[in-house]
Amino acid sequence: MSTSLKGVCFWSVTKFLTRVGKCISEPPYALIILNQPISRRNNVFHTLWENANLKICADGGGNQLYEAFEGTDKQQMYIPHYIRGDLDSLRDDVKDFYISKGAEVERDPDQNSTDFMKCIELVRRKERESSVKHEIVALGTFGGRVDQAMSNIHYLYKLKNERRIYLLSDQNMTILLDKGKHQIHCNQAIEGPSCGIIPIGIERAIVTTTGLEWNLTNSSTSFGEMISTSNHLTNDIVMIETDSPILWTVELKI
Ligand SMILES: Nc1ncnc2c1ncn2[C@@H]1O[C@H](COP(=O)(O)OP(=O)(O)OP(=O)(O)O)[C@@H](O)[C@H]1O
Ligand SMILES: Cc1ncc(C[n+]2csc(CCO)c2C)c(N)n1
Repeated sequence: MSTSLKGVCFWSVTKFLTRVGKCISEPPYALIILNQPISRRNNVFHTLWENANLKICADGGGNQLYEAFEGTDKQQMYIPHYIRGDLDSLRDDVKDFYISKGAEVERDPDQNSTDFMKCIELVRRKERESSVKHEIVALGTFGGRVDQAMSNIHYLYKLKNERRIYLLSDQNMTILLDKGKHQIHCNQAIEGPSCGIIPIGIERAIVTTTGLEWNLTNSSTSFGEMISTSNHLTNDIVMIETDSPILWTVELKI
């Protein structure tokens, strides 16, 4: 599943933000827009949108897309392939607008899964039809509600053996690094300086890093003991070795 060579997993969290045109050497990705405001400052939205193979709004994410470009020509440009969820948040006028422009709106009333998960299930379904495997970039993953933010992180763990999921928020990209060795290519023009290694969802991790201002060397990290936040990138290549899954989160200058 991972891009790996000799047991090292290679990552670039900003590859989505810097792509020019279709990049056939990279796996295709599905863009899932969650129910959080799409920043007007976020000038990478167009790049993310243009290069996504599949564009899906999670329920109220449809309202966010609509409102972000309301009153502009761009509203007509950004029509998702699907809006999916229990549809308790999607406005009727927004639903009608996107249906009239060709989007498919799917209601799934299940109250044991979030709208984000319902969208991931849709990606799985589309893959069964096309046999194309997607990475997932989720937009609007942190902000406002802590339960929702934790739920979004939970899916990184739930799907860690299935596919790569990148959680993008206004000022951060967050990924899950599974146990093992990771080489993270950082583009310091748009990434950093702040970053963090968060041992969430596990008892503790033993971590060794290079490329950071405060490197860890066989350091034990756990909540209540030590977690590495407000760390800084010092190199375009960050190496992280961990014996348990951890979150890597890095600030974006976008
Ligand atoms: N404040 C938030 N922070 C992070 N993610 C969010 C937030 N609000 C919504 N989301 C994400 O957007 C998706 C769609 O949001 P929406 O509000 O439509 O969801 P929902 O599942 O109906 O939520 P709920 O019923 O808990 O209010 C959610 O599944 C979640 O992944
Ligand atoms: C143990 C447990 N906790 C919370 C919910 C509620 N819930 C989880 S996802 C979801 C859908 C949101 O659109 C709702 C209502 C549940 N079902 N089971």
